[in-house]
Amino acid sequence: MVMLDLQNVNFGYSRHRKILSDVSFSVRAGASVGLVGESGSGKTTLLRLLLGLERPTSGTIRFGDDALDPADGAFMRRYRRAVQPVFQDPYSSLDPRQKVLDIIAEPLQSLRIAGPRKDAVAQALEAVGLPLDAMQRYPHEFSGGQRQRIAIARAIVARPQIILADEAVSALDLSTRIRIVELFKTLSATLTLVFVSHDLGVVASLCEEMVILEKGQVVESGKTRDILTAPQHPYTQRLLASIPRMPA
Ligand SMILES: Nc1ncnc2c1ncn2[C@@H]1O[C@H](COP(=O)(O)OP(=O)(O)OP(=O)(O)O)[C@@H](O)[C@H]1O
Repeated sequence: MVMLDLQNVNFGYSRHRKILSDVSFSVRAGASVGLVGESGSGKTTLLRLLLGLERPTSGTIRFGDDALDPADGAFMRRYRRAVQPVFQDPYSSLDPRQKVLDIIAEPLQSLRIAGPRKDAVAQALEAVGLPLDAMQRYPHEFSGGQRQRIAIARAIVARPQIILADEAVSALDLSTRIRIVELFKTLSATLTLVFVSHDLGVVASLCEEMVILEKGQVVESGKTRDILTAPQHPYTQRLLASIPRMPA
């Protein structure tokens, strides 16, 4: 079953400059898909479109059978429940004045999901490998990696179908990055994951499929294994050559 489907999506922040050109790809339910490209290739912009924060200038984005329409309140409520983001910076993405309990429970509140919120937060904390007493503490008491676990707990607390992660491990040091990639890998067993990164190595170790973006255009997409063993496009070949050592 196709969960997200993009057909000939075009977008520019202004009429004079196109940022995304004819972007088409789909994400199957349960898949883990990496969106890879260098800085400025349009990855974050594409994710903003997928979150409904921007609208394509032309082309369509579908969620299941429905067109993603940011102006359709009923659809967006359903969509926000199904699709949750994780952002790059675990320092700025968590409100320093709120306890971890309130931070993680925020989607339950904004999506008006009934039920015991402490239980849901406890389950989310367990899923990301943090102790239950984290609930009563504040973000500044945690390391960067632990903060990213808190952000991931917030993303999964409402049991979404899809996680959209934007450079979610890029701000972390190498050993923490490896552990958070492992966490995403565990979560991707039960979720659909769209993982945006400039780091082909990280995406190769995490995602079964990839979409390679160059200057707002998809230059190659398909199974990670196929792309790594036989990259077709010169841009992909250059990206691959820039990885110091291929991941296992
Ligand atoms: N709000 C905005 N208004 C105008 N132009 C923007 C805006 N946001 C991004 N851009 C431009 O769109 C292009 C693509 O940016 P985007 O952030 O989507 O790329 P990216 O691949 O995510 O890069 P990075 O990894 O550096 O964030 C860039 O040229 C950028 O300057």
